[in-house]
Amino acid sequence: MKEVAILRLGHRPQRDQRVTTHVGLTARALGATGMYLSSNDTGIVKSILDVGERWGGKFFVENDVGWHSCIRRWKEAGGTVVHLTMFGLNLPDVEEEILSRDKILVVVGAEKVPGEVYHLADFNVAVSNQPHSEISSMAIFLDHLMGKDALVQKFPNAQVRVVPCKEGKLVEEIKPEE
Ligand SMILES: C[S@@+](CC[C@H](N)C(=O)[O-])C[C@H]1O[C@@H](n2cnc3c(N)ncnc32)[C@H](O)[C@@H]1O
Repeated sequence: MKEVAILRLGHRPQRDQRVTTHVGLTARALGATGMYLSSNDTGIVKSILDVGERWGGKFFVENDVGWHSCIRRWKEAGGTVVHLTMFGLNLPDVEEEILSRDKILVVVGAEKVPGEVYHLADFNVAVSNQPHSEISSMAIFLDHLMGKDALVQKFPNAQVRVVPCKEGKLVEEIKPEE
């Protein structure tokens, strides 16, 4: 699978807790390796890492990251930076080129994204040129990028797992030696 991480810009601890938590949880579920948070909110880090502890995998959350240096370091390491914005090129028009890249940093905003991000990004990509949200745009983008692999990935060292059911709910505990 591709190496994909998320850079979450502009998180406001008083307003965006739920949305940012869902950005992280969605990214984890759809195959990203981790999330860089460009604000200081240890509560977000804890709640996402708690999910990982119970449901497995190695998703990381880095708190209070400088977005500028995060983007610079990613590019220096040979990665591609994709900024999701309704003002960008529409996904169907650029996805073929992006799909050829193996290491991608997906940048999503909250309120207004600094203008410099548009220049630093390798691609400014719209998931339709209509306004919606960071969770929906990131989810659709990751689905296009990862395909079905993301939906059937393994989450090692989980304490619990869902047993898929046609009806009802079943969650089973996993013994450590399994
Ligand atoms: C509530 S929107 C903020 C929109 C704001 N007007 C702006 O200037 O970016 C929060 C984030 O959702 C994402 N987003 C919203 N609609 C999008 C779209 N159609 N395509 C891609 N990303 C989108 C962007 O990452 C954006 O920063």
